[in-house]
Amino acid sequence: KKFRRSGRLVDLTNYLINNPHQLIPLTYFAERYDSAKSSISEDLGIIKEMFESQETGLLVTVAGASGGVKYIPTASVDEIEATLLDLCTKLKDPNRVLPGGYLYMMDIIGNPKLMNDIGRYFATLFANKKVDVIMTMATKGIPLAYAVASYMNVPVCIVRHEHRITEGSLVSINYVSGSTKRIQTMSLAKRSLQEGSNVLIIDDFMKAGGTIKGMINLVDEFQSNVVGTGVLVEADHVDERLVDKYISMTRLSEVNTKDKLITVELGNFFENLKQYREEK
Ligand SMILES: O=P(O)(O)OC[C@H]1C[C@H](OP(=O)(O)OP(=O)(O)O)[C@H](O)[C@@H]1O
Repeated sequence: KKFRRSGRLVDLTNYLINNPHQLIPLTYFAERYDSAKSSISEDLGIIKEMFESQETGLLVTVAGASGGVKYIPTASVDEIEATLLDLCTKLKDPNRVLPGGYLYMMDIIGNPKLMNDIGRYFATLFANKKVDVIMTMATKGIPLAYAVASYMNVPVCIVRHEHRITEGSLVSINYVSGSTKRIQTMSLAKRSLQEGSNVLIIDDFMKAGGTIKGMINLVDEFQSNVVGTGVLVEADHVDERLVDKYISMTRLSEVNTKDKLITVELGNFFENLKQYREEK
Protein backbone atom coordinates (compact mmCIF):
# COMPACT_ATOMS: atom_id res chain seq x y z
CA LYS A 1 0.00 0.00 0.00
CA LYS A 2 1.46 3.40 -0.97
CA PHE A 3 1.63 6.01 1.77
CA ARG A 4 1.64 9.78 1.33
CA ARG A 5 4.46 11.76 2.94
CA SER A 6 2.33 12.88 5.91
CA GLY A 7 1.42 9.27 6.71
CA ARG A 8 5.02 8.08 6.29
CA LEU A 9 6.29 10.82 8.64
CA VAL A 10 3.90 9.71 11.40
CA ASP A 11 4.77 6.03 11.12
CA LEU A 12 8.51 6.65 10.58
CA THR A 13 8.71 8.82 13.70
CA ASN A 14 6.85 6.25 15.77
CA TYR A 15 9.07 3.44 14.51
CA LEU A 16 12.31 5.37 15.18
CA ILE A 17 11.29 6.41 18.70
CA ASN A 18 10.42 2.81 19.54
CA ASN A 19 13.75 1.49 18.24
CA PRO A 20 16.47 3.72 19.72
CA HIS A 21 20.17 3.05 19.01
CA GLN A 22 19.28 0.62 16.21
CA LEU A 23 20.70 1.04 12.69
CA ILE A 24 17.74 0.54 10.32
CA PRO A 25 18.46 0.19 6.60
CA LEU A 26 16.58 2.66 4.37
CA THR A 27 15.43 -0.28 2.25
CA TYR A 28 13.39 -1.46 5.24
CA PHE A 29 11.39 1.78 5.14
CA ALA A 30 11.27 1.87 1.32
CA GLU A 31 9.56 -1.54 1.40
CA ARG A 32 7.40 -0.71 4.43
CA TYR A 33 5.92 2.32 2.64
CA ASP A 34 6.43 1.14 -0.94
CA SER A 35 8.37 4.36 -1.60
CA ALA A 36 11.67 5.27 -3.27
CA LYS A 37 14.72 5.48 -0.98
CA SER A 38 15.12 9.11 -2.06
CA SER A 39 11.63 9.90 -0.67
CA ILE A 40 12.57 8.15 2.59
CA SER A 41 15.76 10.21 2.79
CA GLU A 42 13.72 13.41 2.42
CA ASP A 43 11.27 12.16 5.11
CA LEU A 44 14.22 11.52 7.45
CA GLY A 45 15.58 15.00 6.73
CA ILE A 46 12.30 16.53 7.92
CA ILE A 47 12.23 14.37 11.07
CA LYS A 48 15.92 15.06 11.79
CA GLU A 49 15.40 18.82 11.59
CA MET A 50 12.37 18.67 13.90
CA PHE A 51 14.02 16.28 16.39
CA GLU A 52 17.14 18.40 16.63
CA SER A 53 15.29 21.71 16.96
CA GLN A 54 13.11 20.23 19.76
CA GLU A 55 16.02 18.24 21.25
CA THR A 56 13.89 15.08 21.13
CA GLY A 57 16.84 13.24 19.71
CA LEU A 58 19.48 12.90 17.01
CA LEU A 59 19.07 11.07 13.69
CA VAL A 60 22.37 9.62 12.55
CA THR A 61 22.51 8.35 8.97
CA VAL A 62 25.22 5.89 8.02
CA ALA A 63 25.90 5.79 4.25
CA GLY A 64 26.74 2.68 2.23
CA ALA A 65 25.29 -0.79 1.75
CA SER A 66 25.30 -1.71 5.45
CA GLY A 67 24.17 1.82 6.25
CA GLY A 68 20.88 3.17 7.44
CA VAL A 69 19.47 5.52 10.06
CA LYS A 70 19.74 5.42 13.85
CA TYR A 71 17.67 7.36 16.39
CA ILE A 72 19.60 8.56 19.48
CA PRO A 73 17.33 9.74 22.30
CA THR A 74 18.31 13.05 23.91
CA ALA A 75 16.61 15.58 26.20
CA SER A 76 16.81 19.34 26.48
CA VAL A 77 18.61 20.94 29.44
CA ASP A 78 15.36 22.75 30.33
CA GLU A 79 13.38 19.52 30.45
CA ILE A 80 16.06 17.76 32.51
CA GLU A 81 16.36 20.66 34.95
CA ALA A 82 12.57 20.87 35.46
CA THR A 83 12.30 17.12 36.12
CA LEU A 84 15.27 17.03 38.50
CA LEU A 85 14.15 20.09 40.47
CA ASP A 86 10.75 18.45 40.86
CA LEU A 87 12.49 15.26 42.02
CA CYS A 88 14.49 17.26 44.60
CA THR A 89 11.23 18.71 45.92
CA LYS A 90 9.72 15.21 46.19
CA LEU A 91 12.83 13.91 48.00
CA LYS A 92 12.86 16.78 50.53
CA ASP A 93 9.81 15.35 52.30
CA PRO A 94 11.00 14.77 55.91
CA ASN A 95 8.79 11.68 56.14
CA ARG A 96 11.22 9.96 53.81
CA VAL A 97 14.04 9.91 56.37
CA LEU A 98 14.97 6.36 57.39
CA PRO A 99 17.48 5.19 60.03
CA GLY A 100 21.10 5.17 58.84
CA GLY A 101 20.70 8.24 56.61
CA TYR A 102 18.71 6.41 53.93
CA LEU A 103 15.54 7.71 52.28
CA TYR A 104 12.26 5.95 51.52
CA MET A 105 12.25 5.90 47.72
CA MET A 106 9.82 3.17 46.65
CA ASP A 107 7.29 5.71 45.30
CA ILE A 108 10.07 7.37 43.28
CA ILE A 109 11.51 4.19 41.75
CA GLY A 110 7.93 2.88 41.38
CA ASN A 111 7.01 5.81 39.11
CA PRO A 112 7.41 4.54 35.51
CA LYS A 113 7.20 7.96 33.81
CA LEU A 114 9.84 9.46 36.12
CA MET A 115 12.13 6.43 35.79
CA ASN A 116 11.79 6.52 31.99
CA ASP A 117 12.60 10.24 31.89
CA ILE A 118 15.67 9.81 34.14
CA GLY A 119 16.66 6.78 32.08
CA ARG A 120 16.56 8.94 28.94
CA TYR A 121 18.73 11.58 30.66
CA PHE A 122 21.41 9.04 31.52
CA ALA A 123 21.11 7.65 27.96
CA THR A 124 21.61 11.21 26.65
CA LEU A 125 24.81 11.63 28.64
CA PHE A 126 26.25 8.23 27.72
CA ALA A 127 24.96 8.22 24.10
CA ASN A 128 28.46 8.38 22.63
CA LYS A 129 30.08 5.91 25.01
CA LYS A 130 30.52 2.28 23.98
CA VAL A 131 28.14 0.55 26.41
CA ASP A 132 27.31 -3.16 26.05
CA VAL A 133 25.33 -3.73 29.26
CA ILE A 134 23.76 -1.90 32.22
CA MET A 135 24.69 -3.43 35.58
CA THR A 136 22.65 -2.86 38.72
CA MET A 137 22.18 -4.29 42.19
CA ALA A 138 18.91 -5.95 43.11
CA THR A 139 16.40 -4.61 44.11
CA LYS A 140 15.88 -0.85 44.10
CA GLY A 141 18.35 -0.25 41.26
CA ILE A 142 16.40 -2.41 38.82
CA PRO A 143 13.70 -0.01 37.53
CA LEU A 144 16.14 2.79 36.61
CA ALA A 145 18.57 0.28 35.08
CA TYR A 146 15.82 -0.98 32.75
CA ALA A 147 14.89 2.55 31.75
CA VAL A 148 18.51 3.41 30.84
CA ALA A 149 18.95 0.07 29.06
CA SER A 150 15.79 0.47 26.98
CA TYR A 151 16.90 3.88 25.67
CA MET A 152 20.41 2.57 24.94
CA ASN A 153 19.09 -0.70 23.45
CA VAL A 154 21.35 -2.87 25.64
CA PRO A 155 20.61 -5.66 28.18
CA VAL A 156 20.51 -5.36 31.98
CA CYS A 157 22.69 -7.55 34.20
CA ILE A 158 21.34 -7.87 37.77
CA VAL A 159 23.74 -8.50 40.66
CA ARG A 160 22.11 -10.34 43.56
CA HIS A 161 22.58 -10.15 47.33
CA GLU A 162 23.98 -13.38 48.81
CA HIS A 163 24.27 -16.62 46.86
CA ARG A 164 21.17 -17.71 44.95
CA ILE A 165 20.92 -21.39 43.98
CA THR A 166 18.79 -20.56 40.91
CA GLU A 167 21.55 -18.98 38.82
CA GLY A 168 24.06 -21.74 38.08
CA SER A 169 27.77 -21.14 38.85
CA LEU A 170 28.41 -17.75 40.43
CA VAL A 171 31.14 -15.19 40.90
CA SER A 172 30.78 -13.71 44.38
CA ILE A 173 32.61 -10.94 46.18
CA ASN A 174 32.28 -9.45 49.63
CA TYR A 175 31.74 -5.74 50.17
CA VAL A 176 30.79 -3.31 52.92
CA SER A 177 27.60 -1.39 52.23
CA GLY A 178 26.53 1.81 53.88
CA SER A 179 27.02 2.92 57.45
CA THR A 180 26.14 -0.62 58.50
CA LYS A 181 29.82 -1.55 58.04
CA ARG A 182 28.41 -5.05 57.62
CA ILE A 183 30.29 -7.39 55.33
CA GLN A 184 27.83 -8.40 52.62
CA THR A 185 28.07 -10.65 49.59
CA MET A 186 27.06 -9.83 46.06
CA SER A 187 27.02 -12.42 43.33
CA LEU A 188 26.56 -12.66 39.58
CA ALA A 189 26.02 -15.80 37.51
CA LYS A 190 29.10 -16.63 35.47
CA ARG A 191 27.09 -16.73 32.26
CA SER A 192 25.57 -13.23 32.89
CA LEU A 193 28.47 -11.10 31.69
CA GLN A 194 30.82 -11.79 28.76
CA GLU A 195 34.51 -11.01 29.20
CA GLY A 196 35.53 -7.68 27.66
CA SER A 197 32.09 -6.11 28.14
CA ASN A 198 31.74 -2.34 28.52
CA VAL A 199 29.57 -1.88 31.60
CA LEU A 200 27.54 1.14 32.71
CA ILE A 201 26.68 0.77 36.41
CA ILE A 202 23.33 2.25 37.46
CA ASP A 203 21.88 2.26 40.99
CA ASP A 204 19.18 4.17 42.83
CA PHE A 205 21.21 5.34 45.81
CA MET A 206 24.86 5.77 46.72
CA LYS A 207 25.79 6.38 50.33
CA ALA A 208 29.29 5.22 51.32
CA GLY A 209 29.67 3.79 47.81
CA GLY A 210 30.40 0.28 49.03
CA THR A 211 27.80 -1.24 46.74
CA ILE A 212 29.08 0.60 43.65
CA LYS A 213 32.66 -0.26 44.60
CA GLY A 214 31.62 -3.87 44.96
CA MET A 215 30.12 -3.89 41.46
CA ILE A 216 33.29 -2.27 40.07
CA ASN A 217 35.32 -5.11 41.63
CA LEU A 218 32.85 -7.65 40.27
CA VAL A 219 33.20 -6.22 36.73
CA ASP A 220 36.95 -6.65 37.16
CA GLU A 221 36.43 -10.32 38.05
CA PHE A 222 34.74 -10.71 34.65
CA GLN A 223 37.69 -9.08 32.83
CA SER A 224 35.28 -6.32 31.78
CA ASN A 225 35.47 -2.56 32.19
CA VAL A 226 33.28 0.08 33.78
CA VAL A 227 32.64 2.96 31.33
CA GLY A 228 30.57 4.97 33.82
CA THR A 229 28.49 4.97 36.99
CA GLY A 230 25.13 6.68 37.41
CA VAL A 231 23.00 7.03 40.52
CA LEU A 232 19.65 8.69 41.11
CA VAL A 233 20.60 10.02 44.55
CA GLU A 234 24.00 10.40 46.16
CA ALA A 235 24.21 10.97 49.87
CA ASP A 236 27.34 13.05 50.26
CA HIS A 237 27.21 13.55 54.01
CA VAL A 238 29.50 10.59 54.51
CA ASP A 239 33.15 10.97 55.47
CA GLU A 240 35.13 8.56 53.29
CA ARG A 241 33.82 7.91 49.79
CA LEU A 242 34.76 4.59 48.24
CA VAL A 243 33.88 5.74 44.71
CA ASP A 244 35.15 9.00 43.20
CA LYS A 245 33.97 8.86 39.56
CA TYR A 246 30.15 8.82 39.27
CA ILE A 247 27.22 10.83 37.91
CA SER A 248 24.39 11.70 40.28
CA MET A 249 21.03 13.20 39.38
CA THR A 250 20.42 14.57 42.89
CA ARG A 251 22.52 15.07 46.01
CA LEU A 252 21.39 14.53 49.58
CA SER A 253 23.67 16.95 51.39
CA GLU A 254 22.41 16.61 54.92
CA VAL A 255 20.13 14.19 56.75
CA ASN A 256 19.23 15.08 60.30
CA THR A 257 17.26 12.05 61.46
CA LYS A 258 16.48 13.70 64.81
CA ASP A 259 14.73 16.78 63.45
CA LYS A 260 13.93 14.94 60.19
CA LEU A 261 15.59 17.72 58.23
CA ILE A 262 17.03 16.91 54.83
CA THR A 263 18.65 19.08 52.17
CA VAL A 264 18.43 17.86 48.58
CA GLU A 265 19.97 19.62 45.60
CA LEU A 266 20.88 18.88 41.99
CA GLY A 267 23.66 16.31 41.58
CA ASN A 268 26.72 16.59 39.34
CA PHE A 269 24.82 15.50 36.20
CA PHE A 270 24.76 19.01 34.73
CA GLU A 271 28.48 19.64 35.06
CA ASN A 272 29.03 16.39 33.18
CA LEU A 273 26.36 17.14 30.56
CA LYS A 274 27.99 20.50 29.72
CA GLN A 275 31.37 18.78 29.39
CA TYR A 276 29.82 16.02 27.26
CA ARG A 277 28.19 18.56 24.93
CA GLU A 278 31.52 20.38 24.48
CA GLU A 279 33.20 17.03 23.69
CA LYS A 280 30.66 16.23 20.92
O1 LIG B 1 26.50 3.21 48.91
P1 LIG B 1 26.13 2.17 49.93
O2 LIG B 1 26.49 2.62 51.33
O3 LIG B 1 26.67 0.83 49.58
O4 LIG B 1 24.50 2.03 49.96
C1 LIG B 1 23.76 2.05 48.76
C2 LIG B 1 23.00 0.72 48.54
C3 LIG B 1 22.10 0.39 49.69
C4 LIG B 1 20.71 0.25 49.12
O5 LIG B 1 20.46 -1.08 48.72
P2 LIG B 1 19.83 -2.14 49.74
O6 LIG B 1 18.71 -1.47 50.47
O7 LIG B 1 20.96 -2.71 50.54
O8 LIG B 1 19.29 -3.31 48.82
P3 LIG B 1 17.98 -3.24 47.90
O9 LIG B 1 18.36 -2.37 46.72
O10 LIG B 1 17.73 -4.66 47.52
O11 LIG B 1 16.89 -2.62 48.72
C5 LIG B 1 20.72 1.05 47.86
O12 LIG B 1 19.75 0.55 46.93
C6 LIG B 1 22.12 0.90 47.32
O13 LIG B 1 22.21 -0.25 46.49
